[in-house]
Amino acid sequence: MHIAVENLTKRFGPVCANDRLTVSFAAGQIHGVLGENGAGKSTLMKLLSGYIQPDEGRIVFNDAPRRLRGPGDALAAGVGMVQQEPLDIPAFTVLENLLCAAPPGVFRSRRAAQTALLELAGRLGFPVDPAARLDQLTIGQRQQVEIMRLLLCGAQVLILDEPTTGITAAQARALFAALRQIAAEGRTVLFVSHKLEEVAELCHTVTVLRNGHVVPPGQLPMPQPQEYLLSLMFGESGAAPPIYRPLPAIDAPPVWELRHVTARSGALHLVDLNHRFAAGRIIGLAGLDGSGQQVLLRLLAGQQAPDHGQVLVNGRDLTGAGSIAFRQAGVEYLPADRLHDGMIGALSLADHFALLQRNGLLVDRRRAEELARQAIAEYQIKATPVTPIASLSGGNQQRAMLALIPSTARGILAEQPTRGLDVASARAIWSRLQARRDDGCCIIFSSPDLDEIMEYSDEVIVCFAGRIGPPIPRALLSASRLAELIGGVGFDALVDVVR
Ligand SMILES: Nc1ncnc2c1ncn2[C@@H]1O[C@H](COP(=O)(O)OP(=O)(O)OP(=O)(O)O)[C@@H](O)[C@H]1O
Repeated sequence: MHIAVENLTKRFGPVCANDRLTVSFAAGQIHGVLGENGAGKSTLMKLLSGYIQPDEGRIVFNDAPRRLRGPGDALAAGVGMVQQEPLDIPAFTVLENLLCAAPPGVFRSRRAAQTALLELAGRLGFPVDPAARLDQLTIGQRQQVEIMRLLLCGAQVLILDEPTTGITAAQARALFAALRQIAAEGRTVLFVSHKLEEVAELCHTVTVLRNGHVVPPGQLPMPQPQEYLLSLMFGESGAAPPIYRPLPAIDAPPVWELRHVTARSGALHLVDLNHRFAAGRIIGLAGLDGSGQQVLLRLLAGQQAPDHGQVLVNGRDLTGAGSIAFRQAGVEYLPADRLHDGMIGALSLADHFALLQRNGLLVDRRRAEELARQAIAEYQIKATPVTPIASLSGGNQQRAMLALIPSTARGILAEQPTRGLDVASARAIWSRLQARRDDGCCIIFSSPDLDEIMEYSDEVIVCFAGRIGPPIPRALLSASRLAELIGGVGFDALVDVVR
């Protein structure tokens, strides 16, 4: 199906998220949609899939203008959007979810649905068990189920918004192979990303959005030079790499100290951890998902008490004292899931500053708004003090979360600090974190992205199967050696060296 928009405009208050967009997407191809955080990509996709309605302009499917009143309308017209958080029922099985979501008449019987599902899964290379409960599947497997559900419900156009966030590299490869197959069968795929490499690998065309406009107007065939696409996404200056700053020498006691700490999380068992985390350092935790880095961060945030041993913060024993005591001692935690665990989506930045006030029951609203205004200017957040956090783009939410960290913080624990952010936003976040480091903070972060670990860490700690390696100065580590270590190659020898 050919899909196009003409002069499509969507405003949110003063923000024009899509400004008279005109672009079309041909059938049988994978179309990349690139743009920095806040460029307007998700807005366009929500308009095309009926989740929101335009203020002006029109949407055209196969040369016929369509008014979409909701996602059901869009799917009936042949357009389905794969949500980052699939809209499924976790307690139901894969097959039950398919049957619940299918419009009446799509499947003659349960058996017909199962046969269609298995046949499609075979074609796309997705291993699926129709009887598995959704809540027992990984995010990547749920995404596969969601794609198949949309296709079986008749989607001729499949929209994916940042689909590789949160899935493994193997699942991303399987996804790409399936998308190629879907396009080869004549369907249209819209692939939204801010990762250039993904678009270069997968897409036949690319449309770049910047500040709600298509730049240059219309689509570009792929491949295109990377530097050219970066300049389209960010303007001429946005893609400049960060300036390297030498480490300050800080003579201070460790921010955290673990003494003979033992802790459990599910099948993972961390035994006899003895580590000191110095002030004025950025320490990257590298490891395959679930290798112990999350448990270590929780221990250091006071969110999990050790089974044995002691956790000291700035020399004080806070073992088992709980996360509020850790915060009072200057420890801040930035969770990967900003909206579930970090901030309250319905509240604004000013509301968050109001919540942080510690003057008893009285809230100084004017002061909170003033602080929010300062933070917006200093952290270049695209929002007003009263914009709900949930409506900010990912990069702006992350900047807001950083802005809320008090200047008195001594240790910052950041879980995947640039998850879902484009290059320019990621660099902005890192320059802020580096400034905190230069002020004497200890920053410990986890990331599945080895390039990020290599680029920003002063020291790297490798986690492997619940074992936490010694800190390795970044300068002594190569990318290939790090990749080996996270797979366990040479890990024992590394641990033995420091014994
Ligand atoms: N519901 C909303 N209310 C208010 N503003 C919104 C809303 N949705 C989007 N915006 C604003 O519209 C602009 C475009 O946002 P959009 O989410 O489309 O960008 P994006 O390119 O998808 O960004 P990201 O890569 O971070 O997802 C941003 O400034 C955003 O803050």
